[in-house]
Order: sequence, then structure tokens, then C-alpha cells
Amino acid sequence: MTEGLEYTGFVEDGGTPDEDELVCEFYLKHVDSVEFDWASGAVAAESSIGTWDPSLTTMRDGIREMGARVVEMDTDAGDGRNDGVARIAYPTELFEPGSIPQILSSVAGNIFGLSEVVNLRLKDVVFPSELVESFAGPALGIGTIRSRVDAEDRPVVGTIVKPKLGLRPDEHAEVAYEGWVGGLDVVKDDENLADMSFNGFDDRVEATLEAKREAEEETGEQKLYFPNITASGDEMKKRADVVLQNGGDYVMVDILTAGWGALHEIRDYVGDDVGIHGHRAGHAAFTRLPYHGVSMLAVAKFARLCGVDNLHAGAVVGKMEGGRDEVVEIYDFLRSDRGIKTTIPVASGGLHPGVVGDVVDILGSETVVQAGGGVHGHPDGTRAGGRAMREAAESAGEGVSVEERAEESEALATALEKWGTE
Ligand SMILES: O=C(O)[C@H](O)COP(=O)(O)O
Ligand SMILES: [Mg+2]
Repeated sequence: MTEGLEYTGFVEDGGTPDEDELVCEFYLKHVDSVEFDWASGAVAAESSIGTWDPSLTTMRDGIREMGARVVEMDTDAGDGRNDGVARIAYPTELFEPGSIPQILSSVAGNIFGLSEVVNLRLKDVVFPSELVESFAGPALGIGTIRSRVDAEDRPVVGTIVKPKLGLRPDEHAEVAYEGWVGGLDVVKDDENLADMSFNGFDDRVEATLEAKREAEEETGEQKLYFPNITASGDEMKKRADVVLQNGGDYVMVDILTAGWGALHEIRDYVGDDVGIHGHRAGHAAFTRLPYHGVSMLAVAKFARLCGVDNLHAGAVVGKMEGGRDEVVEIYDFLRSDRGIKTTIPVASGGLHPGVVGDVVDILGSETVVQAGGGVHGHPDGTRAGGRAMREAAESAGEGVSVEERAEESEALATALEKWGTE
């Protein structure tokens, strides 16, 4: 039997991660028949160099040292029944530079299916700077995005064209135009709008970018459009070409359904002048349970490394779940200095003008705040809905209450009458 390849041989409790190691924090619950250190060691082994049989005849000198190490185990962090939190340190050479798929096949791969592991959650990942530098990171950064639309002292505001499916390209463009002229900075496609029989991608992009130019002329403001190019890799590139040929400067990708490999490809393809709006549709399938899956914080870290400029990251208020502490931590991470450009967090889902102030109070104004129903459901239409959102964003930026601002804005007053301030 090769010395030290048993699962517990991967445990070095009290060890210290080296500066150039990648460190993961896992919540772990195991079956009765094993101990916490055995289960943690199994996770470290299977996610690095090991397997169930410790006596591999193929081991060479030096490979054992490449194995991950459990450097910390905290069984008080669980509910006291076969669970706890383990920190595992991974030598950098286990990872292909610049590849989220390869990293995830290691630290979020087979380990989720080990039979002795009842539940497993990748809570956090800390990347060493050598690995961070191997990724493209965002092209623009928060400062550039805010200054493009002259929203340095307030949140950027936008809408998602609704109904999310069903409008024709000319109708889509008209709704977008109304939103921009009303005062919105951003109009985006919805996550399940792609190249549809009733709304072809090329026609939609051409018409909507034309509407954007008209709105820019009319308002004297720069506007942004995020067309959803989500498709297979090659098709996604063709759609990005259509956007650029029609004068667009941003694309939107459903990052989880399209996949990390496709996201790398599109970041590389569009280069350093084009923004990528990242929608996280599907994330809750594996981020939502607190004791299983992969945390949204970890997803946010992968997305930023891959080069997502805007990321849906929770809003605390509104229709989507996401606790305050968790969402604040994600926002702080996206805005922090990590040696690559920053990603602007996007608050979206069930928002309306009456809650923009709450979003800013909780999450700050370096944010894109979006509303679909909360714009197009305005009793006086999309233009008034857009105006009400803009007024709400401006008042939040100035620290003025939305009620006070509504005294001089009919659009905002009507919105508050309909939706209130919660
Ligand atoms: O994808 C999103 O974030 C939603 O389209 C938001 O829509 P809503 O503002 O109508 O909830
Ligand atoms: Mg949506």
C-alpha cells in the first residue's frame, strides 16, 4: 500500500495554506459509518489526485505532494450531527490557468456524489494571485460603466423588456425606446429571449439599436442595450457580430445555461471594448440550499474571473430569494480590488420605483437596478415607468426620500400609489 494515500492521509489539521494555493471552504455532512476527518480527506483526495483505492501501482515520486490538504476542520460550525466546515488547500499546479471548467471539475466535481458524503456545499473559494492573473477579467469595470451613462452619483437604472416572450422585433424596439426616453440608462432582453420564431435575433437587434440611437438623440444621453446572445459557442459569436455590426457595445449571456467554456470563448471573442452582462438564470438549482451545492458567492467569483462586467447578484428586496448578509458579501466582493477589473452588481427581480431607495440603502449605489414589471406595469405606460425609476434612482443618489421626490414627479407619484414603498 502506498503510504499516505488513504483519505485521512489528506488531512493536515492545523496546517497553513501557502500563498500560492487555492483554498476552498466546504460545509460537509457525512454518514454514520465514517468520521468527519475521513470524509474531509475523501473530498480533498477526490478533488485533487486521489481515488478510493490507496494502493495505486501507478504512483510516481512527487505526485503525493500535489494532493490537496485539509488544513482546518470545524465540527462546531455544523448542527452537531456528523457535519461541519472544512478548509482545503490545493497546490496551484492542479489547475489549468484561465479555465473555470477545469477548476470546477476538480473542486465542484465528483465530490458531490461521494456516497459517504450526505451533503456538501462549496461555500467559498479564494484564488491565489497567480491564478487570478491567468483570467481575462471584466473588460470595463464599474467606473467605466457608470460614466458611460453619466450615473456616477446614483445607481444605473434599467428595464427588462416585458412580456418576456411574445413581442415582435418592432414592438420590442418600441418598448425599449419608451423606456430610454422615459429616463432609463439600460434596456435588456430577458433571459429566455433568444432567436425566436416570433422575434428573430437579427431583426430585434437591428430595430432596438436603431431605437437606442433615436432615444440618445432625443435625450442627449448615452444609453445601453444588452441583447441576449445566449446560444451554442459558434452561434453566440455570430450573434455578437450582429450586435457589433449594428453599432452595439454590450452583449448579454445567460452564463450558467450557456456554460463557463462558452463564456470564456465569448469574452475572448468580443475583446476589451465590449461589455458582458451576465444573467444567472438557473443558479438557485444549486445555490439555494444552505447545506448543499455551490454558493452564489463562489459563482460570482468565477463570473468575475471569466470577464462578466455586470452580474445579477441579488437585491435583498423584491421577488427573488437571497439573504441580506449573503448578498452584501457578494456585492462587496464584486466591487473589491482583486487585481482584475470590478464587476457591477445587478439588482433585479420584483423591483419597482418604491423600493429603489431600500436597494441603495442596503447595497449602495454602485449598482445597476432593474425593473421589468415595475416599469411596464406603470398605469401610464413604459415611458412613465422609466421616468419613475429614474426619479427614484436620482432621489436615492441624493439621499432624498422617494415620497418627497414624488411631490414634483407625477410619474413617480403614480408608481408609489400603485406599488407603495415595500
Ligand atoms: O431577469 C430578471 O431579472 C427579471 O426579468 C426581472 O423582471 P421583473 O422586474 O419583472 O421581476
Ligand atoms: Mg428576467
